[in-house]
Amino acid sequence: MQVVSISSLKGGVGKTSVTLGLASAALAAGIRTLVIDLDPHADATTGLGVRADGQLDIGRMLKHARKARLAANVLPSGWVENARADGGTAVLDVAIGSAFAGIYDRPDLGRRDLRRLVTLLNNSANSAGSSAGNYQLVLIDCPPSLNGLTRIAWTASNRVLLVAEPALFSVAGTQRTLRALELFRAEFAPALTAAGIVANRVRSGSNEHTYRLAEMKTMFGPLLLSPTIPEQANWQQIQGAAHPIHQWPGESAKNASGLFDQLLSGLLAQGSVRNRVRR
Ligand SMILES: Nc1ncnc2c1ncn2[C@@H]1O[C@H](COP(=O)(O)OP(=O)(O)OP(=O)(O)O)[C@@H](O)[C@H]1O
Repeated sequence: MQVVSISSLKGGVGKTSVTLGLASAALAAGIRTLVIDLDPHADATTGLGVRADGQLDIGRMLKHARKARLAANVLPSGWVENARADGGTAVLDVAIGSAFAGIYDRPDLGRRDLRRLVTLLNNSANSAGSSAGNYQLVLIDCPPSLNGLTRIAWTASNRVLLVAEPALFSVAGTQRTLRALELFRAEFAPALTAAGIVANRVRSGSNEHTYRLAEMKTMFGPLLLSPTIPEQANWQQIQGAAHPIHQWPGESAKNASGLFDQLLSGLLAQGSVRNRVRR
């Protein structure tokens, strides 16, 4: 099972959009996937068309990590209907976000608390007859800070995928996030690696974006992933319909789906040898 946190300490750069794009690519590829919405704003939950019906949200599952059963509380994404109707075998489940993640928002959690998601995933994998143990991929949409929830996500992950815009504050923030990741890894999660940096909202005709992308290449080297994701004029409108990007109409959506297919296969192909994080 690959567990990937999608992170940035800066908000609004496209973490949720990249999570949803990768989830859509995973669904199209028939990869059994769980999306964990750890951002209390719960945008991934909204974008996946999920509504709770008595299930525990992820904040409560973390609170009762030893006893909570992931399988009993994840919801099939509204997207799955379509995949099943197409005869696909893919499954996309969602552990829904929580508006009040309570104490897990704190930056100073102890080691035991940091392992709550590890416990939850392990219990689910070990419980007899549980389908939750069969996920091939877990994508965690993290909050835009280094709070307790992000640290819980990183502790449970093999890899952290960073999202950035080719803009001054975002590039500087990405450098800081990489440093934080390096420190976190040294102290808490020696096996954790950086999966790379996805540049999102790239405007091809913009001199500023061209300059910042070149700067990112110099700064981050191979950690800057290819392809980049372009700015899409109708992105918000289409996201509002809560459909996987692979089912969006139009040429630009088709192109974007192809980009997420490439990003996903690169992510899955990455060996664990990679990634001394560069400062
Ligand atoms: N490639 C893109 N083209 C156009 N709009 C985009 C693109 N990526 C993201 N957006 C839009 O930018 C806004 C922020 O994106 P998103 O919610 O994915 O960012 P985030 O990093 O998860 O935000 P937060 O920090 O609030 O969790 C959304 O309205 C989204 O629709």
